[in-house]
Amino acid sequence: MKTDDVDMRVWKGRIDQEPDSTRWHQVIQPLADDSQGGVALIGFSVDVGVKRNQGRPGAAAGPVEIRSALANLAWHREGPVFDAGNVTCDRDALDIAQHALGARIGALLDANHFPIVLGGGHEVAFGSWLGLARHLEAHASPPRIGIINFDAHFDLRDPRQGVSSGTPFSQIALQCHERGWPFLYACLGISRASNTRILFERAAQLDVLVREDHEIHPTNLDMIKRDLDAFIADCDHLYLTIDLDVLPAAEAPGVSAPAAHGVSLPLIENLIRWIRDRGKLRVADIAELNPNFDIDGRTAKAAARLIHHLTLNA
Ligand SMILES: N=CN[C@@H](CCC(=O)O)C(=O)O
Ligand SMILES: [Mn+2]
Ligand SMILES: [Mn+2]
Repeated sequence: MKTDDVDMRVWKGRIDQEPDSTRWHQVIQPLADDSQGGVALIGFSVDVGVKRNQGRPGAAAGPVEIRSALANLAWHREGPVFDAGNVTCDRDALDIAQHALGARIGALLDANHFPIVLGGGHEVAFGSWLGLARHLEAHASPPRIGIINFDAHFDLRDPRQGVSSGTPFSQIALQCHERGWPFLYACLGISRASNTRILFERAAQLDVLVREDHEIHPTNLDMIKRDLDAFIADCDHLYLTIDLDVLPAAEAPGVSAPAAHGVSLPLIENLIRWIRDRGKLRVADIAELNPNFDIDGRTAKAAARLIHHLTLNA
């Protein structure tokens, strides 16, 4: 593992000669040790987990494409935003990269930042959670961390078969078990056709809040929010993770496993804004952008737009 120096060259875009016409690339700054608390973007340029999970490699190039798509978006928020660089992976040393990400996120949280991780394969999730755990473990009582995952997949595969992009949430469940912490997991957008029976059984054993792709539509968003409200009430802190393959393939072709059904961007956006406004969100990540399969930057644009919504008011 190594942490690259921050490369600000990607932050470029249109410059309008009018007042109030600022874009992200004109506001973002490289993170410094003395930066005041703000949104901190950190890349996880890793797809070792996707390769191990028999997926299509390419997500290691995700962070630069998300930054590039975000650069030209209009700036509508108050407060600073920082680029905290990238975590990369030396050859196959995924565990080291995940722990390095955890250390970086823990330090960002300690310094009062809101870290948003740009993946990378969904193996990013174990690193994101480790970071929040590291930040909270000093507290006397076991922290109640709620994980909300928008994903077509549970990613609850058995890690004893090998750690990959398909195992982060079972790794977290094991960590919680070892620490005596509750494992509180909501997985929204699940495709029944893309998850085997054992994964549904494991989710049931772990008492996961599951909503399938076809269950999330405009007429029942209020019901989903009521379910989430009960879930969130039981948590002190939230970790939000968005696997872009939750979106329909037409909206997000640039992923390892495109979704035939999926949940549309307006619905995901609506729920993300609502989750953001609950006031418990500590860390977020966006996983699985694979630029090799993107079409006209569609998936990168969707990722950037989700970050844009996530950070309004943050
Ligand atoms: N993070 C990805 N997880 C999925 C991938 C499915 C696929 O490649 O078809 C999983 O393991 O189920
Ligand atoms: Mn997925
Ligand atoms: Mn996933």
